[in-house]
Amino acid sequence: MYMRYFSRLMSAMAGPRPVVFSGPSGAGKSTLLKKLMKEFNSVFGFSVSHTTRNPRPGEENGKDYHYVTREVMQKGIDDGDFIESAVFSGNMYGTSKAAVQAVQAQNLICILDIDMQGVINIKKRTDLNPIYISIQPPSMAVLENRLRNRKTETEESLQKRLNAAQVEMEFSKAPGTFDVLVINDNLEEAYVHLKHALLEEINMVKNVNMSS
Ligand SMILES: Nc1ncnc2c1ncn2[C@@H]1O[C@H](COP(=O)(O)OP(=O)(O)OP(=O)(O)O)[C@@H](O)[C@H]1O
Ligand SMILES: Nc1nc2c(ncn2[C@@H]2O[C@H](COP(=O)(O)O)[C@@H](O)[C@H]2O)c(=O)[nH]1
Repeated sequence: MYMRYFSRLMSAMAGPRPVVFSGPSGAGKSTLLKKLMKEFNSVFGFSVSHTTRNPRPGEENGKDYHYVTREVMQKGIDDGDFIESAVFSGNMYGTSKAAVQAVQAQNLICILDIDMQGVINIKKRTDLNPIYISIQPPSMAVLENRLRNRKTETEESLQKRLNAAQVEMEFSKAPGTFDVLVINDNLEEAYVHLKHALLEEINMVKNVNMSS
């Protein structure tokens, strides 16, 4: 009893554990994390990544991504400003130290939306100690449909994303890679599964923030 209380107190003092969302492009990571952030807006904060890809209609600089040139991104990487970075489907993506710190400074659970290379690099090279969540589609056929219906890709970039998805889906099967695996078939069911998996962390942040 005392040990449990003590370990909870220690983790509350260290700040909440970040949460990594990964999984194939089109699996529904953004859809699910946006739902979570809407319901628990005083609990979660999004780590805004940098990317060299062009903004999609409706996306906002500084909110969805920091949209930068390859030169700016490469300089940031060379200067050690990023905790991880990767090339995905021909574009550069990366999580800056500042993006994570901005969320952690508010004592919120920091959400990272990153690809498989990011997961590997965070595990190898950081002491971030996040909860790793894999969002998976029910099948490749459903994934392809969702990506096509999203209408954000050219045929070429769609094929690149589908190829990467095969690898990401295999990667997620390796035992111990992810703490939670969510199959996003029915959106509401997937959301309930996700929320349930994070309930303890959510309540911990709520309690700490209420008492401060
Ligand atoms: N359970 C679901 N049922 C039907 N459509 C869904 C479901 N979840 C997400 N979608 C739709 O599928 C598309 C892809 O979802 P989303 O953009 O959230 O994927 P993602 O994993 O964030 O992709 P990316 O990695 O490319 O950013 C979107 O158009 C979204 O509205
Ligand atoms: N390793 C990283 N991957 C990232 C980061 N930000 C986003 N991503 C991943 O890229 C793909 C494509 O994203 P999209 O917005 O162009 O559809 C997707 O799998 C994201 O999870 C990052 O900072 N690092």
